[in-house]
Amino acid sequence: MADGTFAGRTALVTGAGTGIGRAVSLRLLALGATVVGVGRRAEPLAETAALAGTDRFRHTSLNIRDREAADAFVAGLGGLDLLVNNAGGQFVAPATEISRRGFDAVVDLNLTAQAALVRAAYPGLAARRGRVVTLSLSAPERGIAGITHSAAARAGMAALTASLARRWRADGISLFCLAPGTVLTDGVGDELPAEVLARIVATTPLGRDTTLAEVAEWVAALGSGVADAVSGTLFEVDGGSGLVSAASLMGQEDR
Ligand SMILES: CCCCCCC/C=C/C(=O)SCCNC(=O)CCNC(=O)[C@H](O)C(C)(C)COP(=O)(O)OP(=O)(O)OC[C@H]1O[C@@H](n2cnc3c(N)ncnc32)[C@H](O)[C@@H]1OP(=O)(O)O
Ligand SMILES: NC(=O)C1=CN([C@@H]2O[C@H](COP(=O)(O)OP(=O)(O)OC[C@H]3O[C@@H](n4cnc5c(N)ncnc54)[C@H](OP(=O)(O)O)[C@@H]3O)[C@@H](O)[C@H]2O)C=CC1
Repeated sequence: MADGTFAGRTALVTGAGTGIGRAVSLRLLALGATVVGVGRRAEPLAETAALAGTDRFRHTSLNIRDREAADAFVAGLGGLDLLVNNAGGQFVAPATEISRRGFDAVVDLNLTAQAALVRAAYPGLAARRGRVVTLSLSAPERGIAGITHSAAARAGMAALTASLARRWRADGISLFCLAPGTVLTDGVGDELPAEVLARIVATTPLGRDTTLAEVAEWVAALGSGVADAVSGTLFEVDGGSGLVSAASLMGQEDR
């Protein structure tokens, strides 16, 4: 991406204090954007701000699952060129061991809250003919044993993205999902033991992880408009891992 691509543009990045959200924020800032970063914890956001070293990074503590607070916050932003729906995640458990509250929490974070953010951002996006990039998982519609709740939620978000892409095209808004392979962030390290992560990476057809820099560049590219001949698509930037059965990656029976 050329320097200054995002000059004069404003992006909202959720989960901007860690991992992918931080890398995306720093890349957009380097390309000239003003970035509004949110997350629940103030400390990681402040660390991103220190790394950014520019007052074009503004940050606020916000739980995207707090619908009223999220709606009010997004409405207060005004015009928006890019929403990066990155805050998300799950826990690994066999389907039969996921409680009702556990299922609801993961669906709320990865579908309901993300969808509500997109809805809240609509007036601001329409004012700027903006774009939405939602972080997803590889091939959620084909199923991911071990994280059935998250696969269901991400498939829902992919369907919402495609549905809105048809309707909101009239407003000049493009929406995409981006599914990285394994990105070696602290977050994924907390979620999966090192040996499981190593096995997942080893069985990826390209035999490697997806780097933070690659994910950040893809988000920037989709957000910049270079992909505006496309809308509503889920891009798998995953070394082919979506082609491999998640059950075999887990090496366990899921019930
Ligand atoms: C499987 C093979 C392929 C793997 C590829 C994976 C690639 C993906 C990588 C990533 O996504 S990296 C991101 C990493 N970060 C995270 O995932 C963290 C996200 N987690 C959260 O944000 C939260 O933990 C949550 C999942 C949204 C839950 O938040 P909440 O505060 O609402 O939870 P609680 O109130 O603590 O619990 C609610 C409910 O959930 C049950 N639960 C929580 N953790 C587990 C667990 N590990 N196992 C089973 N159940 C769990 C908890 O017990 C509560 O239910 P009840 O007990 O009250 O019934
Ligand atoms: N790493 C990987 O291999 C892959 C990751 N992904 C997806 O990419 C995204 C980022 O992952 P990654 O950077 O690795 O993981 P992290 O756990 O580092 O990132 C999650 C971020 O979301 C924020 N967040 C979580 N819940 C909320 C909430 N309710 N409200 C506001 N912010 C919230 C967290 O901040 P805080 O706790 O302060 O709220 C954190 O900054 C996730 O959606 C993940 O599922 C997809 C495929 C692979």
